[in-house]
Amino acid sequence: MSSRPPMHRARKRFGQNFLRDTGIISRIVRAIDPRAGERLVEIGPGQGALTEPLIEAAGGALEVIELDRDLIPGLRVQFFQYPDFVIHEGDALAFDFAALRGDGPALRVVGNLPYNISTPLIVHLLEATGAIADMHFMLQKEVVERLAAEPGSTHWGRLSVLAQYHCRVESLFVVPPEAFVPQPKVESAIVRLTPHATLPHPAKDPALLFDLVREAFGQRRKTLRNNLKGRVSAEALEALGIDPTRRPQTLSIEEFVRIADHLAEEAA
Ligand SMILES: C[S@@+](CC[C@H](N)C(=O)[O-])C[C@H]1O[C@@H](n2cnc3c(N)ncnc32)[C@H](O)[C@@H]1O
Repeated sequence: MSSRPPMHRARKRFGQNFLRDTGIISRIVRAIDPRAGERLVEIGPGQGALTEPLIEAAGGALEVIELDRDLIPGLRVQFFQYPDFVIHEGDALAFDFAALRGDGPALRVVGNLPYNISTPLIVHLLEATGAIADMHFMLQKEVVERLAAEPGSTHWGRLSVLAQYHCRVESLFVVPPEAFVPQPKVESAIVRLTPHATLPHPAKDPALLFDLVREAFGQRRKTLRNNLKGRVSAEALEALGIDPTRRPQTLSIEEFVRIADHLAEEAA
């Protein structure tokens, strides 16, 4: 058994809502299903609520990334008996996941993420999907809905396109505020993101695609023709088989890629 960490006052600026519900913790660990020999990385271990069952299931090997330096001594004490427990003290937003993988097996990344930085952190991780086998995160339920949305739904937007371009996204289950101390104001949910082995709709120029998607969703109430004015003409959209009077949230990833590939060909 590990020792208890010292008392710590939760810090809002680090998005600290610590998991306390042991039933929810077990459910998350079962969903992740860690195995010995895997390369498991936890973002934001905090006071070790997930760390402890994860490290046991993973056969003692776990790497964690924690920004709050006041939590580091507690983690060192709590997990001192595991020689393969590694603490990276720093900001996950600036962390080089591809370098961490190196030549080893792809990383399994998990975490009850700080909600104040969850979207930029996911975008950062999506840029490193080549190094990642899968990701399991606790997020605000609303962010999970955006990640897992389908075209045509109210939640379908830039984050959905970005995530689903790179990954299969599964919304697993909802977690109520009572599972945490302090309690967040909103419901949370667990999501699994599994990078595609082969991209279903590879774009000729992915940077151009994501620029185009950002512009297309500039104003959700406006039509594609209006949002993409100056970028692609209504005639070109029609020639690509896409009605320029459609709203951006009705377009599938394949349709966004069709427009982006047309622009890439024009620019070549
Ligand atoms: C929501 S708490 C989760 C803590 C713990 N895993 C749990 O479930 O109880 C988020 C954790 O991420 C840490 N954190 C916040 N910003 C971070 C960042 N940019 N990089 C790494 N860790 C961060 C916080 O200090 C905190 O430990």
